[in-house]
Amino acid sequence: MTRFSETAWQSIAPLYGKIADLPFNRELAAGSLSPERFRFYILQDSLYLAAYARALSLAAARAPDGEAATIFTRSAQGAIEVEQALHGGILERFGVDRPTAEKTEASPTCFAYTNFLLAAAQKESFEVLAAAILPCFWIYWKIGCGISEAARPENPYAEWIATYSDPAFGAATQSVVDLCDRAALAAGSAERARMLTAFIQSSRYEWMFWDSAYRQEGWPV
Ligand SMILES: Cc1ncc(CO)c(N)n1
Repeated sequence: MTRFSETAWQSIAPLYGKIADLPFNRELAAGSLSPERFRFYILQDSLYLAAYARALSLAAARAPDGEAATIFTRSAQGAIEVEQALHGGILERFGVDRPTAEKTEASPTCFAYTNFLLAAAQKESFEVLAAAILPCFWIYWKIGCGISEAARPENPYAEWIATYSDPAFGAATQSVVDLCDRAALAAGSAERARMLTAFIQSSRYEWMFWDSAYRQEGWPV
C-alpha cells in the first residue's frame, strides 16, 4: 500500500507550489518583505503557536503508545520554546513591546486555523489529529529549506529562516511523517480518508496564514 505521507503530499503538491510562490514567502526569501508585514505575521504566529502547543499536548495525551506520546510532548515543548525565544527576541527587534503583543487579537484566519486544530484535538480520532498536525511541520520544513537555499546571509529574517531549516526541525518533521504513516497503516480506508481530508484542510490554512499576514487581515466588522 502507498504510504499515507506519499498520497498526502501528492494531493497537496499544487497547493504547496502556491504556498512557495506566495508574495510573503518570495519577499521573505529576497529579504524585501516589509517589516510591518513580518511583524503582523510574528504577532499572529505567537497566538498560533500557543494554541498549537495545546493541540500537540492533547495529541500527546491521546497517543496510543509511548513513542507517539514522546514525539508530541517534545513538539509541544518545542512550539512553546519557539514562541518564547524566537518571538520574544524578534518582536522586540521589530519594535513590538509586550503590552502591544498581549493586546493583539487573532485574525480571522489565525482564529479559524487554531480552532480547527483544537477542535480536531477534542473530537477527532488520534489518527486524524496527527494528520491535521502534519502540515504544520512538513510545510514549514519544506518552505524553511527552500527559503534558506535562496536567502543571503544578511537577510533580515535570517533567524526565522534558520529556525525552520534547522536539521533538528527536519528530524522532528520526519518523526511526525513516520508516525502518521504508522497510524494510517493500522487505520481502515474510511479513517485514512478522514486523515487525508484533515491534512488537506490544514495545508489550506497554511496558505491562508501567510496570505492573511501579507494582507494584514483584520475583522471586517
Ligand atoms: C501557521 C504556522 N504553521 C506552522 C508553524 C510551524 O511550527 C508555525 N510556526 N506557524
